[in-house]
Amino acid sequence: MQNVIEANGLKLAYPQHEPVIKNATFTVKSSEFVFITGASGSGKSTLLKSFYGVIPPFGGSLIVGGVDMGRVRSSKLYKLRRHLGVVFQDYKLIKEWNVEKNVTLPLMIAGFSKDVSRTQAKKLLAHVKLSHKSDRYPMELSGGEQQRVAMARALAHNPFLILADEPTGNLDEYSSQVVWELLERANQDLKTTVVVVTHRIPEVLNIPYRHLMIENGAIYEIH
Ligand SMILES: Nc1ncnc2c1ncn2[C@@H]1O[C@H](COP(=O)(O)OP(=O)(O)OP(=O)(O)O)[C@@H](O)[C@H]1O
Repeated sequence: MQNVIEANGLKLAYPQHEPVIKNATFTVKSSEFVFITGASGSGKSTLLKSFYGVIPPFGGSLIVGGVDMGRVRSSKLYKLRRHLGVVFQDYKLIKEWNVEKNVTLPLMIAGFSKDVSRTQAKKLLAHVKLSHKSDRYPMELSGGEQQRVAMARALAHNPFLILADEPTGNLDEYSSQVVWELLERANQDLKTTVVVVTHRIPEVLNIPYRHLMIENGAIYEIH
């Protein structure tokens, strides 16, 4: 199985601060579903951000989808990001755009034609059961509905890797379950690699997964 993420002695730090991740060595293989847990402030979000190139390695090496994140040029990083799906706790929808545009535009940016993008966006909005709200703006939706739009946006271009930062942190039980089911289905049906950082692994998960934990700047395999 191919490695989707390869970290070797990875160190991550914010300028003028002690490293948050001091020495992380691990791999994530294609089609795996991986949870990364750790205490508040342990570096979960920092580590996830390094996977999509917001925080470059301060030491060691990090390779994501074959791209060396320590040496990557912005054009190549931009290209890599077009093949990732990223989900945040606070949804990060564009509030000036309606639901359909929030899902369609990233597809167009990823290089799909307008027609293909609109068809795919409609299909994904039906998949997350929000076709009837495609004209609404994010502020007119509940938190759970906004996260389902964010999931449609993250899944629509069939990314090889989904990165989720506490994706159900703000959601009730029903919406959380929908989000976990969507991530499970992407992983099981499409063989998409999924990496989720969270305080707590959900009890509702029905698939095998790996559990990594950050402690004192290092990363440990729990199972
Ligand atoms: N922009 C920044 N500049 C300096 N330090 C930062 C910055 N962002 C985060 N940190 C620090 O890095 C450490 C790790 O933060 P991070 O957000 O990765 O932790 P986390 O495990 O995701 O926490 P939580 O579970 O509370 O969200 C914390 O000590 C935090 O204060």
